[in-house]
Amino acid sequence: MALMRAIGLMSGTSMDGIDLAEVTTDGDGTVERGQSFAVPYEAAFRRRLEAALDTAGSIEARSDRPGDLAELEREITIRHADAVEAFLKASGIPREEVGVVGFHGQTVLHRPRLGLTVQLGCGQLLADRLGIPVVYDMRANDMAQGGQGAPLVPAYHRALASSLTGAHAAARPVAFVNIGGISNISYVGGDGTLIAFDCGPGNTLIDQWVSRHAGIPYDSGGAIASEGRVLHGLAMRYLGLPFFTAKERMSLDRNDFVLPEDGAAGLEDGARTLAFVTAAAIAHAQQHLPEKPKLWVLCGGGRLNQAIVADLNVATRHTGAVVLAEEVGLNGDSMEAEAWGWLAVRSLKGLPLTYPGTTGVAEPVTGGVLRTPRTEEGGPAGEA
Ligand SMILES: Nc1ncnc2c1ncn2[C@@H]1O[C@H](COP(=O)(O)OP(=O)(O)OP(=O)(O)O)[C@@H](O)[C@H]1O
Ligand SMILES: CC(=O)N[C@H]1[C@@H]2OC[C@@H](O2)[C@@H](O)[C@@H]1O[C@H](C)C(=O)O
Repeated sequence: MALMRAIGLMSGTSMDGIDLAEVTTDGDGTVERGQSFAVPYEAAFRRRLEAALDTAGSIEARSDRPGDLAELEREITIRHADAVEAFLKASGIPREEVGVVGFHGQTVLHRPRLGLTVQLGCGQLLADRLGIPVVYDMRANDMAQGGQGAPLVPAYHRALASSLTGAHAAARPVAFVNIGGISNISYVGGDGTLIAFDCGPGNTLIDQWVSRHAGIPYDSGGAIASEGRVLHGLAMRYLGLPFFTAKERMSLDRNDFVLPEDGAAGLEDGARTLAFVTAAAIAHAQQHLPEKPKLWVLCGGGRLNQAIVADLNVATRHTGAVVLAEEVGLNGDSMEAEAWGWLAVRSLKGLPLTYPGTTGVAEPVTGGVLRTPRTEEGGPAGEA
């Protein structure tokens, strides 16, 4: 297939905003990364999304929209449409050159044991408003086929592995670690073996901790953590959880890890300890890999928390090098959004999005739902 220009949209578990990225690709080994953009959510909207996690707890069927979730889904979609409009304007990318938009939506519930995953976002409304085809709901088919429904970015990580630059670029195995709200790891072996799974809390506990105790959304640079010390008893309360001791890997929901109670630590020690837990959870992932990675490529906002990076350096110092995505020629902020554009093109081609080594499906599985803009006959554009 000829190359297609796609825009990927990611609003992840950190709930900090919408990441957008342009990628021109065949949905396979050819990936030309383009411009990227971000639209942050204001604090009040972030709080609405956090409240939606509680409301979503009562969902039993994936089409259920209890409480205000239907209204919120519409608002999330419109915000994504506005974000794409702003990106098109800022980047100069002509709308008619965009073949597809890959739309993640906002995860409000993820219960792999029940085969239930819910991302708020209406593909048809987005397609109608943009006048561009949209591929969305990319996790559903994987789950219907017995997979964990996450992570989905690993296949993109493998596609990127051969494009790494810099001193360590040829090192294999290489692990890509996305430190978002939740952390996930993709292991690419020298022979292309792909193994991936969620490895623990990323920034979600740190964000909630500093929000609760200092009224700020995140620990910028890990500055608060740098003033604290690791409370090993508290850390072990997390690292001893069944998620870490179980043989089987499960994909995670943001609510799977609960914030320490108020008296458990002071602000700084709490931030330091939770950063340690994040790094230890990533290092622990090695126990589920055939070989220790020689190179660790960090992506996602948590790569900017120096306490996490320092702890991961200590944990891997005898076996591998830890670098930020930028040090090997990649963009650690836009990688997931790029992946959603790449996956959308893959979906159009009918190629697998997930594999036995990534979500535990028995066979490689395709996914995604295509919605094309409705014409005059099909219904008025802009209406849900
Ligand atoms: N300068 C910084 N210093 C420390 N942490 C940061 C910084 N910038 C962002 N972060 C952290 O990164 C988070 C956002 O990361 P990212 O956008 O990769 O997550 P996400 O995509 O929402 O989550 P997920 O990958 O789990 O879906 C913020 O909530 C914050 O905790
Ligand atoms: C259900 C869901 O939204 N999972 C997210 C979450 O955030 C990180 C981790 O948990 C990963 O499994 C996944 O996102 C990335 C983008 C993925 O699917 O690869």
